[in-house]
Amino acid sequence: MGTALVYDDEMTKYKLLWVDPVCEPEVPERLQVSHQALVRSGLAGCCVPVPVREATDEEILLVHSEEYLEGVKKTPFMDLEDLMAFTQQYGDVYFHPNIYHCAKLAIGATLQLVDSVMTGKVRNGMALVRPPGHHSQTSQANGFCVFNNVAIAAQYAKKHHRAKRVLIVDWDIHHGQGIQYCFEDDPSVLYFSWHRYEHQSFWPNLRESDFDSVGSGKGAGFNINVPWNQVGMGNSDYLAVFFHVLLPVAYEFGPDLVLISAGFDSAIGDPEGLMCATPDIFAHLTHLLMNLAGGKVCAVLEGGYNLTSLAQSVCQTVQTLLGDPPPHPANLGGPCESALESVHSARSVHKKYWSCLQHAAAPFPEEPSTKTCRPAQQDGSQGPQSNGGGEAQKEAIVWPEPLQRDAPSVRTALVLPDAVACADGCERFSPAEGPDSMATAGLRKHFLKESEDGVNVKLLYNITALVGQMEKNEIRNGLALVPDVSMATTLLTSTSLSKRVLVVWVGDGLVPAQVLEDEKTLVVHISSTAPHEAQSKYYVPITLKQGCGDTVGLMQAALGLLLPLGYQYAPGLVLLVRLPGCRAREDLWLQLTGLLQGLAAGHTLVLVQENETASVGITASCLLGNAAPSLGSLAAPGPEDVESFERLRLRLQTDWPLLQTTAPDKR
Ligand SMILES: COCC(O)(O)CCCCCNCCCN
Ligand SMILES: [Zn+2]
Repeated sequence: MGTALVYDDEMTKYKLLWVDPVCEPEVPERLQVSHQALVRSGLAGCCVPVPVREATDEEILLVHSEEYLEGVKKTPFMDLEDLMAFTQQYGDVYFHPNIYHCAKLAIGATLQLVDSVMTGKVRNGMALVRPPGHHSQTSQANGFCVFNNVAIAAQYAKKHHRAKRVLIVDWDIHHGQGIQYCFEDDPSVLYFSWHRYEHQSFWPNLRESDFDSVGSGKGAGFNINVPWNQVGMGNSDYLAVFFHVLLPVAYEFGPDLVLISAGFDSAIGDPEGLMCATPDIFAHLTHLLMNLAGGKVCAVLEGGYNLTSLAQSVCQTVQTLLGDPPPHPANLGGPCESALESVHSARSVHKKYWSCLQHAAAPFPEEPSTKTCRPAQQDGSQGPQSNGGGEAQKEAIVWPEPLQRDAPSVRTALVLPDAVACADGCERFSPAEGPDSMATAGLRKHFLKESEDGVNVKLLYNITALVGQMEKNEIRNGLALVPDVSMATTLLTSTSLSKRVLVVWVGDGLVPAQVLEDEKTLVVHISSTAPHEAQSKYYVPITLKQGCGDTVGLMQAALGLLLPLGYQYAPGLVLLVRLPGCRAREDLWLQLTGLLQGLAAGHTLVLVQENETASVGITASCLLGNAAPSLGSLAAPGPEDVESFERLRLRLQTDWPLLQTTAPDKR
């Protein structure tokens, strides 16, 4: 299924008609440069174009009041003086004779996107809209917003598409207080927002934007605020919040639709955000959400005022929604101390609502750290420091153009015993030339007992050739059914040309010593027993008391331990190995297969024992880019598992700082 792109240049036809420095950044060019970038890069041509429409009154009234709507309806007929007077009653927003029309199109575009995704016409999509929405409230416009596009979309999805649980991820750098107010007591909508806060000194300066606003009544726990109390936050800070706050809760919530309030003022270069995260981070944030809700993800543009990073970030987002391989994660360090405080605070206040956080460290009194985050500037220069007035330094902030993300001509190749049928959409891998005598001798000498017949030599040669083509980016990913996954793993790690190979070893069974000793591998071993004492930085045993059949434990271990390790390690190749007798549930296995494709530019090879032919079709489907089926809402992970995860985190986080969830001096 495809990716929808909803856009109409009619929404560029309103602008600020008077002098108001606050509203200056919200210009029509924001939409033009975003759409132009998608067209020029060829991404727009890969999307399914979906027309906009005007929202109906009924749809607007899902969130807004009659008197507010009646007031806005009058604005097309107002002269400049009346428009300015009308605007005066609201904050940080402006009206224009055509803004009501555009605001109805912005909602309509969003609802067209929701229809396309919820009816299965497309898998996911993006709506490029203005005016944005997340600040507007029942009876007022605010922060460049007239109607709350995303809040209306959530209500609409519940009403017209029987959505039971909607996740809203608001990565705009401002707090979408309008959305928070709308769903304050509603447990069917989980609202997550990070936002520049600086201890309430940043706009909109609301006490209720802090981490302790968790929702009220039945909605308690369903509002998650992560305040950024310093500027200069970077890629590691953003990923740490996804791994340790948003994703564990999102998977426990189990949404059937994900709406992204996709504001890109959280990207480097933005005059409002003053953050340092680079545009490619949005490829990873998008990817990490794409296996929720069976892949039903709708991204809706909110803010973003640096026309260069806005356009780049929009392209990174759409390219990921299209299924293109993600970029290699930039050199990720650990989150800065202030970010860790925010992560810790959010986890602490939510531990009583979400079982995945129940063992999160206890709340600590909020004494803000004074250390400033080191900026993620590429040249190591000081990042932008807000000097009180929120003014960035005068000289231009520069960052590298995001790297090309070339999709190999072959997406998924399968190495299968001849008797096993190839899954549709995939290619059975059988290189033209077989192993030459040298290769055969080598394989025989190291990997095969003399008795082995020729079939295995060819098969082993094929998987090394497949990995070779993956590492040359001629093939993106693959699945191999092999007689012995241990021997295959040993062979592949020893012949791989990658500098780093992540081996995800799932099931009870020893990891071959040669793999453990290979200095270019990181082995994450998920099993019911911790088989090896030799625990080094590069061998991470994750034990699940109930074994890999424990879907909750395995999922939470993947989110809070495996993914941070993988992103920090930044491998060139990922081997996902399913050991014989591994009882990981099929849908969980697909979640792993889907999520791990965010690493190594999607070069994932799944190794399965050859008698397990049942999983070939669904694993291949996931490798082809189809979203893993939703796990539904998750139950509580076993307390002893969470304790062992925490112990492991404490032991490893010095070597792997992306594992941290608490500021150093708070442990
Ligand atoms: C959904 O709207 C997108 C947005 O969140 O980016 C809007 C930001 C409004 C920023 C207003 N600045 C006021 C500064 C007052 N000293
Ligand atoms: Zn914003």
